[in-house]
Amino acid sequence: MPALRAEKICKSFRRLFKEKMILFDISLSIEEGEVFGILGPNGAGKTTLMSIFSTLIRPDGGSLEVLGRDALRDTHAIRERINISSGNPNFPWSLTVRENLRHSAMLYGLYGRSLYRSVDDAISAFELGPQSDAKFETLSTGQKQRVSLAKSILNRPQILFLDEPTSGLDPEMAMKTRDLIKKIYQEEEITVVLTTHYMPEAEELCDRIAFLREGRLAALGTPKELKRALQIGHRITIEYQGVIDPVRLRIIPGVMEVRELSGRVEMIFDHSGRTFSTIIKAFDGADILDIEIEQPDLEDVFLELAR
Ligand SMILES: Nc1ncnc2c1ncn2[C@@H]1O[C@H](COP(=O)(O)OP(=O)(O)OP(=O)(O)O)[C@@H](O)[C@H]1O
Repeated sequence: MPALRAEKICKSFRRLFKEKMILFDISLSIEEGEVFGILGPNGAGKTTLMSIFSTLIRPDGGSLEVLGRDALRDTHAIRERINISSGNPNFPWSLTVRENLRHSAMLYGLYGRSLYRSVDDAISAFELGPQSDAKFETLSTGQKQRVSLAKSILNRPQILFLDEPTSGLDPEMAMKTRDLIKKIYQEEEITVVLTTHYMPEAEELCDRIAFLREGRLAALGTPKELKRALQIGHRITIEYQGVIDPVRLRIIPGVMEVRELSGRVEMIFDHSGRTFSTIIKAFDGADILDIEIEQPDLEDVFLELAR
């Protein structure tokens, strides 16, 4: 059974007297234990889709099953078993971190010892000990983000929805947060659905990625599959001394682009075949001084899909 199954999800918002379609027929499944990324340019509909998946807003059309239940009918039962951390955390500002977390834990039906234990665990997991008695309003943006993440694990959810989980965090805390997300899903075997604008984060965390563009599902697959499907090649830079014939490089099957600079050639090529050795052979009349190969990354996929 998939953790989440969406079939032809549509959503529009009314602004003044105009109806604007935001999501068009989104169909996808998210498997149990998977870390699933929703990526796309600003305004593509990521947060709206995440809000629908986490039952915060209702779609206009389509069907949605979360943890085997109908998300439009069994909302309450689903909400007990999921949690969400918003990229824009908003908690009662005059309560302390601990009071806020206790309050949230109570809303999830925790009480007594298990409530205190869950709150303590969440505080230590996100290193909020020094701030635990500080009022929410006095926290930095990154600390507020960590309160939101701490809140999201209080009920030991089966699906964790994370909207921009590391935005506003400094690089060290962002890295710690990613490690913690990994630890949580590895130890608890939960499903994580996240949005991010930071491609190395998506590459590091996500098993599969859905790429949204203008409300439509533009691509879906593992980072590797997306790179292959888009034929985003490796970049190779070869420094050499001597004479080469650039035409020999251009006609090699799998070579997509050749740029000649003095004593240096830059090429984009498909790494799947025997292209690499054929490229090297084309330099047989020269001395190769240096070779640098860069693999394509998700940033390249993003730029290609967002075009
Ligand atoms: N409650 C709302 N009422 C009207 N329009 C809305 C509402 N919520 C979102 N929108 C519009 O829906 C579109 C998609 O917004 P959404 O926040 O889902 O995009 P996003 O991909 O998450 O963007 P970003 O990367 O900037 O966070 C935008 O044009 C936004 O203005």
